[in-house]
Amino acid sequence: MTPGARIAAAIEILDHIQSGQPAEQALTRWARGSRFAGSGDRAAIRDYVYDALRHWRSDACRGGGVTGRARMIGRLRAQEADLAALFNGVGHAPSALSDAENTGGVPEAEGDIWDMPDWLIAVFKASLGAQAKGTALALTGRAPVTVRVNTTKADVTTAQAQLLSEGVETMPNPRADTALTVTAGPRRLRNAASYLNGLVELQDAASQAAIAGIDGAGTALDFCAGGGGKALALAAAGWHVTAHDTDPARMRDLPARALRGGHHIALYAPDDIANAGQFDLVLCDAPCSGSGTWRRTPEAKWALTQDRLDALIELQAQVLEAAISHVAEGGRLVYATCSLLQGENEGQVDAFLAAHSGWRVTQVQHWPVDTWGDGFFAAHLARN
Ligand SMILES: C[S@@+](CC[C@H](N)C(=O)[O-])C[C@H]1O[C@@H](n2cnc3c(N)ncnc32)[C@H](O)[C@@H]1O
Repeated sequence: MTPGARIAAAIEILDHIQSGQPAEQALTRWARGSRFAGSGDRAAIRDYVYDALRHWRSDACRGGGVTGRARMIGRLRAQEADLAALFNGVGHAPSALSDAENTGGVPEAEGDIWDMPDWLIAVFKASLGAQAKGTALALTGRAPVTVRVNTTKADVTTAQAQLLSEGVETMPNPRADTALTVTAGPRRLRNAASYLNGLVELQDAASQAAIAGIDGAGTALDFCAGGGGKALALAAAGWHVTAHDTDPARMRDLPARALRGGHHIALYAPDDIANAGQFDLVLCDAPCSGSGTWRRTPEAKWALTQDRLDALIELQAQVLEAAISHVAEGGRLVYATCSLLQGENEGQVDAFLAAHSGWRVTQVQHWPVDTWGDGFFAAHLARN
């Protein structure tokens, strides 16, 4: 596809998203109906669409409207691309810009500049103080691709060399000893032997750091295991891991991932968890706004409402309440979220402590949204 044809495709997909279709569905439908597009075309179009979702408000200002065409004009204007060369009507390229489109606008309102729903700005300011604006702007960038080296299989240097031999270039990530940031060839990763044989797993560096911050070893219950990223990291760190999720379907990939990694992880369904007993460590990687990961899931930023946030905070409290009965005498409860919001993090911990007099906080850590990783929060709680 020509550069202009790729832009025309992104415009079409953004129009579907604007009319309410989820981004992944819009991308998949477009790809199914466009067999002529190669993998490079699809990747470039996906990048345009996700960059536009991250800049949903500011691009609309720069492009002078909310259509896919206006958003792409705004996107390319932000990138200082040669609009006249791309919008020329030749072949499948979009038609030339009108006079009004040639003028465009600039983001002026705070929500337009921050690329954030208006209601959320106050929540961000209350949660992040002087870091609020910088964090909002950081969330408009692309997230790094990071792998966790399974050090039960090989050390980090060996893994890095093997990845390189398979066309995946990496550099050490200072956030965690096991983390490598992919600097070239990320699309080769899924078919690389080092990934298929469990030497590396895709996992953000902050998640790795949160697991590395849990010292010791023993029995662990990953109470909100989902796809099992944290469960696998705990197992690789020497914990004997049991995984549970209220939605067992979310754990469907976990047995295959554990097999690849050479770990044994027991799975518990919700109706069975009462029989699981107690553990030295219970990890609650709770359902949350995901605000620390909005570079990867920008639609979630626009979909969050105050009501949904309140409901999540209520759910987190319920999850903690259900999890504590599984903490053994002298054991630890680690509450974690990939959120940046105070109400989901310290606010939740404070509410827990107010309701449970026998507990204390032994450790609290925040990880920022930056070039090394996503935003993340972890609090360690112990019985008095
Ligand atoms: C942040 S995700 C977990 C991600 C996972 N730990 C990982 O590292 O890949 C939160 C998970 O909590 C689960 N969940 C929601 N409500 C729950 C509850 N009441 N009890 C246990 N798990 C719950 C969700 O199904 C979801 O899979």
